[in-house]
Formats: sequence, structure tokens, C-alpha cells
Amino acid sequence: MPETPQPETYSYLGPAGTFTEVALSQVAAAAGKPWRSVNNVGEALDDVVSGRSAAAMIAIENSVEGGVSATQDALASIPHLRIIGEYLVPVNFVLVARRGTTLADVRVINAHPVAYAQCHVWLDANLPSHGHIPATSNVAAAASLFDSDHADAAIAPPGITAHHDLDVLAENIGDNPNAVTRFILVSRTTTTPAATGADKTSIIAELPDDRAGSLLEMLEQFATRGVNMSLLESRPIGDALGRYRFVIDLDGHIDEERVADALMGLRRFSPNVTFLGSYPRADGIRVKFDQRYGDAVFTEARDWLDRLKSGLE
Ligand SMILES: O=C(O)C(=O)Cc1ccccc1
Repeated sequence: MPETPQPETYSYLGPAGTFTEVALSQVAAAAGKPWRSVNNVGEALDDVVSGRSAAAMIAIENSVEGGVSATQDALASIPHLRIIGEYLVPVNFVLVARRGTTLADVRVINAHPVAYAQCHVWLDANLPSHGHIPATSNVAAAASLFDSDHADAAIAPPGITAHHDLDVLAENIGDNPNAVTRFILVSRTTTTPAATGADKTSIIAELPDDRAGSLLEMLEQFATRGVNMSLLESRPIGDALGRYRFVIDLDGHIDEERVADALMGLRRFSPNVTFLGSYPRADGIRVKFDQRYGDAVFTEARDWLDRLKSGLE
């Protein structure tokens, strides 16, 4: 039987208690709606593409570990996805184990790779010869301690003991106590959230060919319109060594003339541009830009051109 579409459902990396769930709880529209726990980014986005869910919450960037490559690559390759919101969650980690385990008993640790990668300082100092088994999420890492004895301990969010009867062997084991993860809410909608004055625009673009200065030429599209970038990351395209696509966040909204003009410049220049969306910034900080690039300046220039073409000036 075909699945009944549940367009009100929100998908998130579960099970309950993950940082991703905390991010989803910040979405006012998701309150009281069904939430579907999934095991990875691909499953979350497939829910959106297939119409099983209205939107999916996925991690895109961590302040310590950098971009989440699985998310960036999925956004580059799955068409018709749009980012409709951005959410920030402070993250810190504890080491948990089955009751009665001591730190001296720990040989193998179950952990989500993004969590594991930001606990190195503590792990190197306290468990220098541990092994690592990857988990699908921070809560799944802890839950797996009940399913098998392959691992002796797990890296988990501090709230894990509300979900599982485990001993906390160590607290605050993250490399940076101020670590933050940035999450995005992704949907298939083509309706862009309205401009607020504190917005971001996310795109992915490829360079035209292997010639000197092409990256600079791409960046000039933004610089010459007074558009600031808040993120620039390269990801391998995957078909050959040395071929990259660029994940870019711009300050501003597609409904603002300077951003729209920069996107048109990019479209003329790049063989492959993906518009991922314009959406309100999680920090609410209003975008500052030189008034030489204000909407009125672009409108005046276009009106002038129209007057020239129609012989009025
Ligand atoms: O959402 C979670 O809890 C996850 O397992 C993904 C993750 C991992 C590390 C930092 C933030 C999110």
C-alpha cells in the first residue's frame, strides 16, 4: 500500500533527546505537529523529497568541527530543496556508561562522528588508547550500550540521563565549552520566507574552468555589489581530483536588489549554481551594507536605462 502523505510531519535526527530535536523544538510551526525520528541526513531529506514530511531539521555546521559534509553534499545533489530557517544550539558532551562501569574499564567508545571529532583533547588525555565505533546520533550512541557490549561507553548530550539509566563518567568533555551547532530547516516549498532585514542566502556554485583567477572572479560578483559572505567552503565534486564546488552563505535576501544582482552575475559566470534559499538569520542580527548598494540605487539605474532605451533621456 502506498504511504499516506503526512505533509505536516517534521523529520529530525533522533531518537528523542538529540541536539537536532532541541533545534526542532525552536520551530514555532512544528509545535503540536507529528515529528518523525530518522537515522541520517539522507533519510531526513528523502522524507522531504517524497512528501512524507513537510520539512526536515538537519545539522549543517559546527563551530568546532566545521561544515557537516554529508549535509552539504546532499544539498548539492538533491534538486528542489529549500532552506527555510536556521537555528543554533549550544552543544556540550558527557561520557556515559552502563551502571557500574568505571573510567578504567573503558576501551571502546560509541559516538556520532561530529561529536567524537570535538572531544579529542579530553579523550587523548584520559583514554589515549580507546577505540571508536561510529553511531547515527548522540542519543543512538548511548542507547546502543543496552543493545550490545561492543562499546563500553558513549559520548552523549548532557540530558541523556533523562532518557536512559546510565552512569555519567565525565562531564564537559568537548574541546570547546562554547561550541555551537547550526541547524537548517529544509523543505520542498518554493515560497521563500519574506525578507526581515536580518537574512541569509545560501547557494552552491561551481567554477567555469581551470583557469587562473576564476575563484576571485566568482567572489567579485559579491564584492562589486556590496554583498558580504558569512561562509565559503569547498567540497569535492567527486568526479575527479581537484574539482570543487563552493558552499556560500551571503548576508541578505534574494528580494534585496544587491543580492539579486549578485545572483544574476553568478548565474552568468558559473556553469552550475544551486539556490538553496533566503531565510531569517538565527542570531537576528540585521545585515549592514553600504548604502551605495541600497535597493533605491539599483531601481534608479534600471529606470534610467529604461528611459534611455525609450528615448526619454
Ligand atoms: O543531533 C544530535 O544530537 C546528533 O547526534 C548530531 C550532532 C552531533 C554533534 C553535534 C551536533 C549534532
